[in-house]
Amino acid sequence: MSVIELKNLTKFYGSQRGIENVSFNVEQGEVLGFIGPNGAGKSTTIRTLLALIHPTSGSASIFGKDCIKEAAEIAKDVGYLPSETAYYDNMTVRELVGYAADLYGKNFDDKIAELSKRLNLDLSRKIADLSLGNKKKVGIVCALLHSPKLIILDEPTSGLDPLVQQEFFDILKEENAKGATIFFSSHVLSEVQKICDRVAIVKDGKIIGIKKISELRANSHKKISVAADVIPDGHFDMQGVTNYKQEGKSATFMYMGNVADVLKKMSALNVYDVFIEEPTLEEIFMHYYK
Ligand SMILES: Nc1ncnc2c1ncn2[C@@H]1O[C@H](COP(=O)(O)OP(=O)(O)OP(=O)(O)O)[C@@H](O)[C@H]1O
Repeated sequence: MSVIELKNLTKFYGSQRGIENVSFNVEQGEVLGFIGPNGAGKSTTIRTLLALIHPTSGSASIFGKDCIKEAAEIAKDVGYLPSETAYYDNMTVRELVGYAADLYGKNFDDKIAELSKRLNLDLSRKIADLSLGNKKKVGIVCALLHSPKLIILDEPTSGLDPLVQQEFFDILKEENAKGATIFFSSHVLSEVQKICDRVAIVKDGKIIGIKKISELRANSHKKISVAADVIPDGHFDMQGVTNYKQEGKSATFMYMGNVADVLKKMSALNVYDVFIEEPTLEEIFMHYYK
């Protein structure tokens, strides 16, 4: 079952393109990464889904309900972290997260205590005195405190140091294991690959690919670096070789095909160093961004 469904969702800010004909689904229980460079349309998509802005055309639903007409109903079961947060500066963290909890009319003190401890967030500090990263943690606690069925996060990791980021991903994995569906945007592919089942790639307001991480890996190229006494011109001219670069005694290239074939080519040389690596998602998707 799909938790989120977007059908030709389009948003123009006057004549400025936000997103155009964006269509995809987020399935129950999955973690979907929404990847794209700055200005691609990630925040516009998310803000339209949450009815913070209205689409120019197209439609979207969450839990089978219309995102605009039934926004208030949907919001009860959604946790949202905006990319930029603005809070009441004079409040303490405890007051602010308490205020967020009150909106749901329930007591979430235990969950607040647990999340703030794990994220190393001091509840007694004033919002005005917090660093960017600590403000992000406040946003994370507000988004997760009511254990929502759907978690929507817009650039959640920017500003978090690596240790906190790891803890945050562990928390997300636990929420996911308990049944939460997660949809989050990032422009850093290497972050997303640690946690997502699938990734949707957005560029210039349009979806240009949606793939399973496992599929990407299975079909992906190898990244090969080889150093040899002499590499004759054209030696690696063979099917499956792309992005070939040679500098003196070293060559690097991407290869998709039978590894034995390329090893045969190498064995004809006097090789003294070789690396065969799995490319990062950045490298796999490089051609999408060109
Ligand atoms: N309020 C606005 N008025 C006019 N244009 C806007 C507005 N908000 C966004 N845009 C434009 O819509 C396009 C998509 O922007 P959006 O913020 O959705 O991208 P993004 O992928 O979230 O990027 P970033 O990572 O930089 O936040 C951009 O060209 C942006 O300039």
